[in-house]
Amino acid sequence: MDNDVNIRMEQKRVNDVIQEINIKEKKLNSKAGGLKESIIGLRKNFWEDVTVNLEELDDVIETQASIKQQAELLSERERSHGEIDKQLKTLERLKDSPYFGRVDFKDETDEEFEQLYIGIASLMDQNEENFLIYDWRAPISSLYYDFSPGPAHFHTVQDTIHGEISLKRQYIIRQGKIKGMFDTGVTIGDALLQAALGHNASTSMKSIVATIQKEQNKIIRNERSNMLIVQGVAGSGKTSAVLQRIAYLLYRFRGNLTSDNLLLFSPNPLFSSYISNVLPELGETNIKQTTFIDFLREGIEKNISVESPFEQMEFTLTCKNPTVFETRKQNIRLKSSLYFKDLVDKYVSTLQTQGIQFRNITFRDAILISKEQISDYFYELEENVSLPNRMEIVSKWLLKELRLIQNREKDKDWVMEQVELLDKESYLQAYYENQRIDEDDFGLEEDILRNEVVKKQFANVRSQVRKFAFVNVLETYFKLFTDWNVSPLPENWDAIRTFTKENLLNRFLTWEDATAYRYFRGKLLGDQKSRSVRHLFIDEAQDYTAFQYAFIKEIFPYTRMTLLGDINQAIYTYGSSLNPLIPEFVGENHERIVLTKSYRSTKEIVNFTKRFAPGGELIEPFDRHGEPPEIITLEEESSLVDVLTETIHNLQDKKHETIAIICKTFHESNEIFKLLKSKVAVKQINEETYSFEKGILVLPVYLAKGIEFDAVIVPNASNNHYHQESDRTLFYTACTRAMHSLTIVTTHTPCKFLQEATS
Ligand SMILES: Nc1ncnc2c1ncn2[C@@H]1O[C@H](COP(=O)(O)OP(=O)(O)OP(=O)(O)O)[C@@H](O)[C@H]1O
Repeated sequence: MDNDVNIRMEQKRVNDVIQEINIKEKKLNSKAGGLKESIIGLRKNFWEDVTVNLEELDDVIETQASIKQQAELLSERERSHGEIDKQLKTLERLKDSPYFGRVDFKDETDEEFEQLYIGIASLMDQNEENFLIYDWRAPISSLYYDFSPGPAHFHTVQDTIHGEISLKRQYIIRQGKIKGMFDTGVTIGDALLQAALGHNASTSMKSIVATIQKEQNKIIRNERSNMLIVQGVAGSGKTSAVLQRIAYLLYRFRGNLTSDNLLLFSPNPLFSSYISNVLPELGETNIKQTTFIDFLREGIEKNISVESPFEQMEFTLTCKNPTVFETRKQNIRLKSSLYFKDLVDKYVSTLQTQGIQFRNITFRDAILISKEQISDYFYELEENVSLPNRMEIVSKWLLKELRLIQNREKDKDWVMEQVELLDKESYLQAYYENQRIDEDDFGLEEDILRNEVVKKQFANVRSQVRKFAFVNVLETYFKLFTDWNVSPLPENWDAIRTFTKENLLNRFLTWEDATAYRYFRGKLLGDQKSRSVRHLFIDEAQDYTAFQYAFIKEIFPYTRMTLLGDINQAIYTYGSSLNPLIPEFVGENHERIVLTKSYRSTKEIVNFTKRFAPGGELIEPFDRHGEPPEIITLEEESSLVDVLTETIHNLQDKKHETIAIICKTFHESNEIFKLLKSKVAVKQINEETYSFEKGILVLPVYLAKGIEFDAVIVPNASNNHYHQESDRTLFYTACTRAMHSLTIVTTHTPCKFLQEATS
C-alpha cells in the first residue's frame, strides 16, 4: 500500500481512539464531579451527620462508632476520587500520544492477524470488549520488544502462546498527530532510537518504553530470579531498564505490590532527582529512594558523625602523605572485606560472656542504676539467650526498676517545686480526677499532681531505656581495637587500630567503618529485618563493598534484589573486591545479564573510550555519529582558562545545552570554578546539590555518576593528574558521561589512558 494512504489510515485510527478517549474522559469527569461534591458535602456536614452524645458510656461508644463510620465513608470517596484522578491523567497522556507501536499477530489457532497497538496504558472500547491499546507491560506486548516479523511467542501466567508476526510498526505521535511512522525489522526502531538519542541531554531522565531493546526487556520482565545481576557497559541503559522494571513489577503484581514495597539505593542525591520523573511519566507513583549512607545513618546514633563516600574518595585522591595514605588504604581494604565481618562476628561472640560496655542510668545528676549493676544483671542471664534478646530482658527489668524509683522519688521536695510550676490545665485535670476517685480526700489531688510531675520527668529516661541507650555501643566497638586479641593479625593492624581508635575517640566513623559499626550495632542490639521491602534495586552496584552486601543481605533476608552496575566504573577501587558483578559471584537462583551495547554516546566517543576500558573489546557502540573527541594540548598551563572559555563558547555555538566540566576531585573542581566564574556562567555542583539546570556545570566525577550531558570537558588529563592505574575507572566514568561531544585538555604528557586511546 502506498505510504501516504497508510499514514492517512493510521491517522484516522488515532483520531478514532482520541474520540473514544474524549468520551471516556467526559464520563469520568462527571463521575469525579459527583464524587467531589459528595466529599465536600461530607466534610462540611461531618459533625452534623454523626450522633454526638457523651453523657453515658454507651453513648460515648455509639458516638465513636458513628464518627468512625462517617470517616470511613469519607476516605472511601476520597480514594475513589484519587483513582479517577489518576485515570484522567493517564487519559490526558494517551490523548497526546495514544501508542507508539503495533504488531500484527496471529496465534496458531487464529485465522486472521490481529492488530495490537501498544502504549503506556491499556484502553478498551466503550463496551469494554476490545483493547484499543495494550499496556506495554501486558504479556502480549512483549511480542513487540522481543521479535521481528516471523515466528514469535509470548508467555502468559499459565502458558506460552506461539504464532506469527506479519508486521511491526512504530509511531511518533505528538498532540494526536502522527509525526513519524516506521515499519521495523530485526531491531526495534533504529530510526526511532536515533531520534531519541540524538536529542539534547535533559536534566531529568526520560522513559524508554517505545524503544526498549530485547536484552533490556529481559531485565524488565524478569520474575524468576531472587537476585538479578546486570553488568552493563557505560550508557547501556541499566538505569533506564531498572526504572521500567519497577513500572513493570507494579503492573504485573498490582493488588499485591505497591510502591511502598520497593526500595532503590541510588548513588547520590543529584541522581535521585535526575530519575524522579520517569515513573510518574509512566503513570506510576515514585518508589522510596535513598542513598546507602542515609540508610546507614538511620541506624547510627545521631551524635556520631559519619564520613560520606565522597569525602572518603576525596581524601584518598588528594592525600599527600604516603604513610597516612597507605594506612588509610589498608583500613579501607580491611573494613570492606568479609574477613573483617568475620572478625566482628568473632568479637561479638566473645561478648556473650563479658565485655559489653554499659552506661549509668542517671536522673537529676544522680546515678539511679549503675552500669556495673546493669552489666551484672546482663551477664547473669542465660548465656544461650541471644544478645538482642538479653537486651530486651534487661530493658524490661530496668523499666520495672524505674517504676519503683519513680514512686519513691514522688515524695521528694523537688517534685513539689515542680508541681507549683504546672499549668492550669494540669490542676483542673487533677481536680476532676480527685472528684472521680474520692471527692473528700484533699491529699489525693497533690498526690495526683506529684505523680504527673515524676511521670513527665521520667518519660525521657524510660524512652532512652526502650531504645537501649544504656548500652555504650561505640565504646564496646572501640574495645575491639584495644582490649581484644585479634587473631590472625590483619596486615598492618597496629597502624589500622591506632587510626581507628583516634577516630572513634572523636565520635567519627570513616565511611569504611560506618557499615562495620552499623552491622556490629545490629548484632548487639538486634536489627529490624525488613519484611515490607519485597524488591530492592541497587544502582551503581560496583561501588558497594563485600561487607556492605553482607550487611544488606542481613537486613533484607526475604527481599528480591536487582543489582546494576559496571565493573569498569568501579571508582572506590580499594574496597571493591569480590563484587557480585563479576561472574564468579553468581550463586543459586541468581541470574546474570550482560549488556554490551552503549546507547548514550556517539559511535566516535564510544570507540574512543573503549580503547582504555578494561575488556573494552566487548563494548559495542550504537550507530549514531558525531564529531570525534577533541584533544587539546596546552602550550602553557596558564592558557587553561582561555582554552576552556573558548571551548565552552564553541560548544554553545553548536547548541549544546548541558556542558559539564568533569574533574577528578572536588578540589580540582574548586580550582576550575575559580578560574572560570568571572568568564562564563558556570555553576558548581557539590554533595548537597539535589537538582541541576541546563548550563555550564563543574563537578567531580563521583557526583556525575549515572548522569549524562550533551558535552563533557575533562580539564586536566595529564600524566601527573591521572597517574595511577586506579585512576582508570575515574577517567573512564568521566569521559562516558558525554552524549554528543567530548573534549579533553592535557599538557604535553597526557595520562596513559589517553595515550592508549590515541596510539
Ligand atoms: N532502549 C533505549 N531507548 C532509548 N534510549 C535508550 C535506550 N537504552 C538506553 N537509552 C538511553 O541511553 C542513555 C544511557 O542510559 P542509562 O543512563 O540508563 O545507562 P546506564 O547503563 O545506567 O549508564 P551508566 O552506567 O553509564 O550510568 C540514556 O539517555 C537513555 O535514555
